[in-house]
Amino acid sequence: MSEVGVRRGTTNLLSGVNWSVELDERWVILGANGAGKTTLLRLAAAELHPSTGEVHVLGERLGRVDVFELRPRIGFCSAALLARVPGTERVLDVVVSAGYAVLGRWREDYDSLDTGRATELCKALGIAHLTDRLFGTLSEGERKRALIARALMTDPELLLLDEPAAGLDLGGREDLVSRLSELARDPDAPATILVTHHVEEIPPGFTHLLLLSDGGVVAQGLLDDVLTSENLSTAFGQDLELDRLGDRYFARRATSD
Ligand SMILES: Nc1ncnc2c1ncn2[C@@H]1O[C@H](COP(=O)(O)OP(=O)(O)OP(=O)(O)O)[C@@H](O)[C@H]1O
Repeated sequence: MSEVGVRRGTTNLLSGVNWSVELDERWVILGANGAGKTTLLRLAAAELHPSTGEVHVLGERLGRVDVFELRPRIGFCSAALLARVPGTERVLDVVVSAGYAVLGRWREDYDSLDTGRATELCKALGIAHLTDRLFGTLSEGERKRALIARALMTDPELLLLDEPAAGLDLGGREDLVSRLSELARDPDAPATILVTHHVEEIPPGFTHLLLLSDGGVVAQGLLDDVLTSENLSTAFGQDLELDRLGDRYFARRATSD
């Protein structure tokens, strides 16, 4: 992204964003509510065009590429997609149908190669025992993992995850964090961008961080360099303290004593 801005009416959702992601990088985007995280991710998903500046995704410039050819190369997992999956569909069908870019049309005869790949992905995400269940009967955490398996089904070059741990309980969050950590450390995994609200949800193995505030970049670069109390305090507009325990992070409001 080069000098990217997104404007709606008189509001700047994003402005002056310069950012690039390499194929072997795993990025976390952090920022307060309304900072512009989802807007940034939708640009990367080729769902939105910038009002100003240039966005290149997988070597193609938005505005000059047929987005319908570009989107199958991108795995996108968001609450909006979750809401669109019919609860009456079998979990394996939800995953396997990604290869056909359909939702709610499961009557195709999937070939056994596709079914095999979907089964492998469900295994990797810890939902192999749920493949015959109806999507609507899964817990929130299981649904999230099924959607990540679906996003990986087409072997995308770019994986975008918008707040995958939102709404999960502690066990569900920890399980998801460790699955995403395994994915991050897999050299064959696609370039990955994860939006989250909480530093506790950063999976070990993620390499870079972009901090957003009010539609602008506060700081970006290697996770270890950028994730500091000072940068977090600037991004969230309050005095925050950051701790690191092993390869996990924790943040809280700074106390005076
Ligand atoms: N069509 C629109 N017109 C005006 N403002 C908009 C429009 N769409 C989004 N916004 C505003 O742009 C800002 C950024 O939205 P965005 O969803 O990208 O934030 P976010 O960082 O993902 O927030 P959250 O953490 O709450 O999900 C918000 O203040 C939102 O209200």
